[in-house]
Amino acid sequence: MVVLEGNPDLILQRSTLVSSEEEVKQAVTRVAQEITATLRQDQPLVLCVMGGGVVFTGQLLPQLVFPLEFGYVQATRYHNRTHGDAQLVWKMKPGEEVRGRTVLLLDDILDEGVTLAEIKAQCLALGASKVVVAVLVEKMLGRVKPIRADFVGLEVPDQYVFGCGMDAYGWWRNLPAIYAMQGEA
Ligand SMILES: O=P(O)(O)OC[C@H]1O[C@H](OP(=O)(O)OP(=O)(O)O)[C@H](O)[C@@H]1O
Ligand SMILES: Nc1nc2[nH]cnc2c(=O)[nH]1
Repeated sequence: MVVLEGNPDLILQRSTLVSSEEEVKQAVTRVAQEITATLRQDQPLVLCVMGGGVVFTGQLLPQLVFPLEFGYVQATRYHNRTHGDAQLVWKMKPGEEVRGRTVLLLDDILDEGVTLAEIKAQCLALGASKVVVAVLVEKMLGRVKPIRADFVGLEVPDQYVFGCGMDAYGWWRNLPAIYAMQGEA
């Protein structure tokens, strides 16, 4: 078996394109328009879910044409691997600043939904008045998830995807398009 983990060039060679840079750009612009139409009066607190959410957030924020405040949370359960642990590990929890606010969570991917469900629950437990979720991609699993996204850029197949903030064994978050790793679901 070929070990891809420490070999970013081989990872890319053995992957297939899922969404081009142009498709990603168009999806982000559409999501920005949808969010603007929905939240323009809310003065939301926008929280990027680091680290995967960083590219989506960077592309989206300048296209949101209403007043907002910005911060971030950080939690991981995949640890640069292709399957997640049951338990989420927090690196930066939401704080008191969410109380009474409309919170907009921005993340790269809604897969099984464990991560965003827990972050949303934390925000609500801290007194957020509303929590709205936007993701660059949602993975089509064909089963019920513990959370639904309010805004979705693109749907991706049930394969391990990377690029646009999403990693492949820690590599390639910087790619402007989205790829699927061969042989990894
Ligand atoms: O819907 P789920 O199955 O819970 O998976 C989605 C989460 O997985 C990734 O985070 P990861 O744990 O890889 O941390 P990262 O943001 O540092 O990449 C991604 O950024 C999402 O937050
Ligand atoms: N990079 C990446 N992170 C994920 N987190 C949950 N699913 C995925 C995935 O398919 N790719």
